[in-house]
Amino acid sequence: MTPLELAPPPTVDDAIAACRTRIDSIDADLLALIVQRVECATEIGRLKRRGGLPVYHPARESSIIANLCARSHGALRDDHVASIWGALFSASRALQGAPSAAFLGPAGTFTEAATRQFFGDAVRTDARETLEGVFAALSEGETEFAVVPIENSTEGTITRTVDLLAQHAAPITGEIEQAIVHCLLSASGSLEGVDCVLAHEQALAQCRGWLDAHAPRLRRIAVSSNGAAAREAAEHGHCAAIAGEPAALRYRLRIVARAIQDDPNNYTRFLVLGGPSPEPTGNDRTSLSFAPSDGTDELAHLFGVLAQRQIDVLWLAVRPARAAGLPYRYFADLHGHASDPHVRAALDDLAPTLSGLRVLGAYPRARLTDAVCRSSSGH
Ligand SMILES: C=C(O[C@@H]1C=C(C(=O)O)C=C[C@H]1O)C(=O)O
Repeated sequence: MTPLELAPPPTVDDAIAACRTRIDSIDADLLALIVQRVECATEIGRLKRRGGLPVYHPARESSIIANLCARSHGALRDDHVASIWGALFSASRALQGAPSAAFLGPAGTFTEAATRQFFGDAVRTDARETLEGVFAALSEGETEFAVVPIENSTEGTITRTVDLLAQHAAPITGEIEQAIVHCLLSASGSLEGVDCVLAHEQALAQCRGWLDAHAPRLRRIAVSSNGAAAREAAEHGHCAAIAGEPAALRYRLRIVARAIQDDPNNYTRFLVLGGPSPEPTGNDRTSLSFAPSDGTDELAHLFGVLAQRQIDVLWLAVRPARAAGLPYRYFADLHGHASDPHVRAALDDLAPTLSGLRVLGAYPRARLTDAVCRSSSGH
């Protein structure tokens, strides 16, 4: 082509293609900005939940739209600004509405099932490998809520959780009760070639009688969670695992035996930690901890006050206080909400005499899941 020959004018198709390339690049920039916006809104959602504030703030949305309409100087119609930002608000509200909850993972544990039961499937779950990790996630603000097991109907109190409750200032804001049906799982669906069974120590204890009777030759190995047991059994064919059906599905294991827990009415109570304090519902639980320096007198006074006000003790645990001069720290759940007048009055009576009294939370009592209600009324 000589210098005098002009390049042919771009075709309509070429011009559209060039504009589309530019739109693709602008969209990529917009997406990056929208992601940043959504991250800010998610942080606002966390703060709102901490402060007990509602997600939806219509006055703030109207003022954003009014500002943007004024800034667009007519380049965009007001109704278009409103509908574009309306879509952004709706996405950011939806993301703020889904709370995050840390639980003892990995996926497939009973704690995950309890978490989903309480928060619904939209919850953003955050699996941690240890109970310490779950508490740390909450105290470091990496999650809004945490769900931890507190007691099992066969094996009793989960003492590690109680000790962590004493160490962390995590407010208790809810409880969940769940039927626990343990299954023996293996990759092949049989125990051929299997020489050990992995499970959380609680599950090994809850299935002790069944294992003694039906699988005495299997070496019992405690691991951090039932989900971890199932995950490892999927990787090592010579290991079986005790876990629930969701873990079998999750790790593609087969069920060797179902409902192997020694007590058919086996259930676990879980605590929800974090978030604003719930209002009284008329059927609540208040959790306390205290460390009597004068054991007998202080305890006698506690039970005297509770008897006088007809307040039932729903749960009691005693742990080494791990503090000089204080042998034990006690944990007690009372029936009633800390702001119910009779519970308030009892706490006022107790505060001056019960050493180290702390209210760990006041929250609605759980209703047992259908599975437990069925089994406790029937088989
Ligand atoms: C992000 C917030 O929450 C909601 C979402 C808004 C947004 O996406 O800008 C604005 C108001 C609220 O309805 C907020 O309150 O600022």
